[in-house]
Amino acid sequence: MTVTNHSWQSLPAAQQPEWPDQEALRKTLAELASYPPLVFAGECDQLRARLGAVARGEAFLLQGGDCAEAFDAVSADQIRNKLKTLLQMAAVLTYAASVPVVKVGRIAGQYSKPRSKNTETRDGVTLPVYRGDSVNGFEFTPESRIPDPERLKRMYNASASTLNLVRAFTTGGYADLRQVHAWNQDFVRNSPAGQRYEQLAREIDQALAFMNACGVAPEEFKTVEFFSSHEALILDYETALTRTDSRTGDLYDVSGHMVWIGERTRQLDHAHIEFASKIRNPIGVKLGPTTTVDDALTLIDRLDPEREPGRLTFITRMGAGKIRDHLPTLVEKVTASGAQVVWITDPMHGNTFEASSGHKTRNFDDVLDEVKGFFEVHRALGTHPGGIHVELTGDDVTECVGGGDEVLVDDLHQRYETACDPRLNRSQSLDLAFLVAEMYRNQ
Ligand SMILES: O=C[C@H](O)[C@H](O)COP(=O)(O)O
Ligand SMILES: C=C(OP(=O)(O)O)C(=O)O
Repeated sequence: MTVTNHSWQSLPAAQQPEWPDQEALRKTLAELASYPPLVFAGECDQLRARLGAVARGEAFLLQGGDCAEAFDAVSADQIRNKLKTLLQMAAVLTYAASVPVVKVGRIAGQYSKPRSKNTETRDGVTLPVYRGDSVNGFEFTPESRIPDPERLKRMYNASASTLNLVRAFTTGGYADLRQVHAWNQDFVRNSPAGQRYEQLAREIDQALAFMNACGVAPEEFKTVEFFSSHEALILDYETALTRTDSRTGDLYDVSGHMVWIGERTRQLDHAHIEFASKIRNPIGVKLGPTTTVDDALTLIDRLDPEREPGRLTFITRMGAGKIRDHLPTLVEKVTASGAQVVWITDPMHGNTFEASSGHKTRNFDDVLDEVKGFFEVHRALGTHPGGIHVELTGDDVTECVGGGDEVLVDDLHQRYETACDPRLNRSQSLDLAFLVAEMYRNQ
């Protein structure tokens, strides 16, 4: 049953598309509101419970995936590679840091992008900026850049087919922990991260063989609990996908298990926070370097009035040069307030720069340094570094510089495929997982 979550509509909403055909939009939203949910409310509750364990310091959150999913990239290979990378990272973290890992993809709904500018200029031609496949086309033509509500239905369908395959992989045997070697087959020979992973996979194998010999073969190894998440940016879409849970009468945004509010739309008295305050999904909020203690405490009052561990995740994205200065006071005051939020670090969004080649990129060393800063701050305060949030792909792209299998500025043009921000490739993602596992162990 669809129920209104419309209170946000009287408030300013940043970053919303200017749909030229309002009647077409109305029809599309009515149609979307009649579609089946993409996730079940009970699964959102399950994720909230898992995040509750993270908030209490008993588990670690791995959240990652594309900056912007694209309709023409919804293929078995692309989805499998991304999932495989996340599963490998989770295996590294679980085994090397001995911590349960909650796995959440930026997947099956991450089609909408907030932008710094409304327009883009190339060779003297200025057009509306690309806002994600849910809104307009990436192609730099006037026609393609017109917002088209039909795209919201394509987003729903692309999310549904992605989630379907993810569910098949995670429950149908592919994600069985006994497949740790198979996830590496196409990768191990020529990559330092792959070789390091293979060594760890052998150790996991031995541990499993030992448990088997002892007569313990837990069912849990056969399937993987994996959740979806995306930025709740286009509020008309998220509202059309908001439903009343028949079990409890509560509202859930059933477009994904977890949704987050971005740095550009987290104004306290604006529409996105109002929307998020009405739904029961676990909610993330990005916190950039300008976040004040008052902002953080008011966000908690608005989004987590019951102080429920797992309801609210603060995703800090300060930048490597700023995290050590800005994060301590926030964590200290929030902790002192008695709230039990999940703290995770997004080491990507504060570390973007334009390379001499003209590509928007990030340096692996900066990414790593922000994660290090995050761990240092939490260690000093005795609080829990709850997880990482990264933009990554399972493909061997060349979008971020650095890493063990080093990508140089001169390599960026080779496979620069992102529709928006630069992602870690598979080798860089695995490098990061090993380094984070080390930091966690030393914590
Ligand atoms: O992914 C995040 C934002 O959408 C992105 O950083 C904005 O990029 P822009 O500054 O090119 O608009
Ligand atoms: C837009 C994003 O990040 P932020 O809101 O932190 O800029 C994002 O994660 O896609």
